Amino acid sequence: MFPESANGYSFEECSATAEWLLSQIQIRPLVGIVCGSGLGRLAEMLKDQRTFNYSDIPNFPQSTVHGHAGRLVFGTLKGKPCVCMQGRFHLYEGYSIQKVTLPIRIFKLLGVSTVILTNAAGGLNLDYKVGDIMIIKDHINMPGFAGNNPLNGPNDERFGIRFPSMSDAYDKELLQLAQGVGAELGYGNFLREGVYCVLGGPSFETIAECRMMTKLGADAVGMSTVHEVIVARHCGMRVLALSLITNQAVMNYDSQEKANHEEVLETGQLRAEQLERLVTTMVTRIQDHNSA
Ligand SMILES: O=P(O)(O)O[C@H]1O[C@H](CO)[C@@H](O)[C@H]1O
Ligand SMILES: Nc1nc2[nH]cnc2c(=O)[nH]1
Repeated sequence: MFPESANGYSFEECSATAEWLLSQIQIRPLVGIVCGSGLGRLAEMLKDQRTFNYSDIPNFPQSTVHGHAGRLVFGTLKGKPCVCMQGRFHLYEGYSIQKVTLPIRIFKLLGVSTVILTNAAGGLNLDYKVGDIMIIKDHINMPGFAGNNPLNGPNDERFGIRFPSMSDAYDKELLQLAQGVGAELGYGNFLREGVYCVLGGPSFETIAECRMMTKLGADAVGMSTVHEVIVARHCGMRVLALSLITNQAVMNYDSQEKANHEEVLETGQLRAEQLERLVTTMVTRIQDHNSA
């Protein structure tokens, strides 16, 4: 039904990739960061970098989307050891959902306890403006409704339990920290908190679909992040997720606007610096936890 949906990666395969990486580096990352479309500059903030092209990492998929460089970057942010995915994987690239989320399990096996995910998203909430940063407080998993969940298949208890809760997917302490840091940085008038709805893509949504998602309670829409959140929570890592609102979803039949990837990348560049500052300040303030 879905690409390779029965074929998850075994614990041993994930461990082999993690051990290969650990044998190449001195650093032991505590924070894992995923850069969304056009937000890859975040990785450049890391000091004492050690970078791997995805093509050189055993078992790793390749980035195929413009704005996702395809590099895994290790380094420190104000002394805190981090690993950063400069480019993520999406269902529409043709990867199975298990392959899309493989790096999150690798993060766990590298020793990461907190994951910060970023994405570019379309604004559904009519109060949102292009350039707003939305702290994700909850999600609606549309592919999950259709049975495409990254935890499908046999469950390996070494990662986590068969039926993990998702009512606590987004860590409240991290969310409050992000609000506090945002206020300190003077982001009050463009920092939001809301619900992210994931769709499979790659086509952008119709007007009727946008209206439907608004009625369901979604504030922003995208094609990523949620699968990664589910896998991160399954294996006990804490999650903070941020959406950069790169475009307004088209909600009106009179509108001449059309969603497009170029606009997504351009807005990414405009707000990249603020997003970087928010994430880097957060990282320096995060208290280490071994599990959620
Ligand atoms: O979610 P990220 O990876 O930021 O990318 C977003 O931007 C792309 C569309 O422009 C889609 O891939 C959507 O999910
Ligand atoms: N599905 C979807 N993904 C996006 N990523 C950035 N903008 C959008 C959007 O409008 N819709």
